Amino acid sequence: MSDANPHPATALPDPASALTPAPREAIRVENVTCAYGRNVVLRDVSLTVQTGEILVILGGSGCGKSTLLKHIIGLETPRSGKVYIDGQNLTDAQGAARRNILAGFGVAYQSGALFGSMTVLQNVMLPLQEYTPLDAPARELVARLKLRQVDLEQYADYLPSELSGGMQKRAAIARALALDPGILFLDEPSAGLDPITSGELDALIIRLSRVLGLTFVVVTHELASIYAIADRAIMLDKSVKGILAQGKPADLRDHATDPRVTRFFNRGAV
Ligand SMILES: Nc1ncnc2c1ncn2[C@@H]1O[C@H](COP(=O)(O)OP(=O)(O)OP(=O)(O)O)[C@@H](O)[C@H]1O
Repeated sequence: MSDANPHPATALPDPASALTPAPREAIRVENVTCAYGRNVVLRDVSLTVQTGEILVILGGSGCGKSTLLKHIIGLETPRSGKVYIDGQNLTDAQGAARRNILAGFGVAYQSGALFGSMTVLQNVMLPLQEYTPLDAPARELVARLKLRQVDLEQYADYLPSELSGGMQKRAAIARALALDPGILFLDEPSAGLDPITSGELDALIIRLSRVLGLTFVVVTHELASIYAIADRAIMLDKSVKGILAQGKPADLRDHATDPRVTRFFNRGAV
């Protein structure tokens, strides 16, 4: 008698793969065209981001990095194409369904965009007030936890102007984390930071990704950050109005055939 498993489909799963959930698609951008009036900035762009991945979007000035980000997070509507967040169609969602999808991700903008008249703690409590039924003590508890995750618990009662640039970025990340999102979008997190502070921010991004399993989409052109944090990089280009190259930064540096790509990854010039 053969000892082959007669029901291969019901074979026990490999213990290792049973412990590690298969990656899912956190974001799907499907044939998205971005335009302002008659100015088409990006044409027919498609990409996916897996859960837990850190994706960096880079490219020269004016190539459409911020534009792509704004279209992915629903601040702008694609001229054509669709954006899916965690399998849900954000582009066509309305009302409560749209609100629900928006609550599934956090965004920290380049400037930090904290409210200057509110303390750091009050800033982090704001999304909880807007999106959850939690009462004030519960909101404060959650906000303090988020501040601890970015090592700012000692600074809860400070005003944003009393913090250094790097601390303001971390506070903005704490606020973006308030609703326990699965995805964080960061627009130029290292802008205006010195290399050491920028490195600390990279370490925080990596820690949040590994510890919380967060998915990150980061717009940056800081080469050191790209090498430090990116699982994958997507390079946009103005002349192709789309993606010029994508892959692991080291692979793009060593194996890209397009001189614009190798130039960027070797010297940081675009
Ligand atoms: N709100 C807007 N209205 C009209 N045109 C816009 C708007 N925002 C961006 N653009 C145009 O879209 C193009 C891409 O701009 P975008 O800011 O997305 O580029 P970027 O790659 O993020 O640039 P940078 O690195 O300089 O920030 C530019 O030509 C810009 O002038």
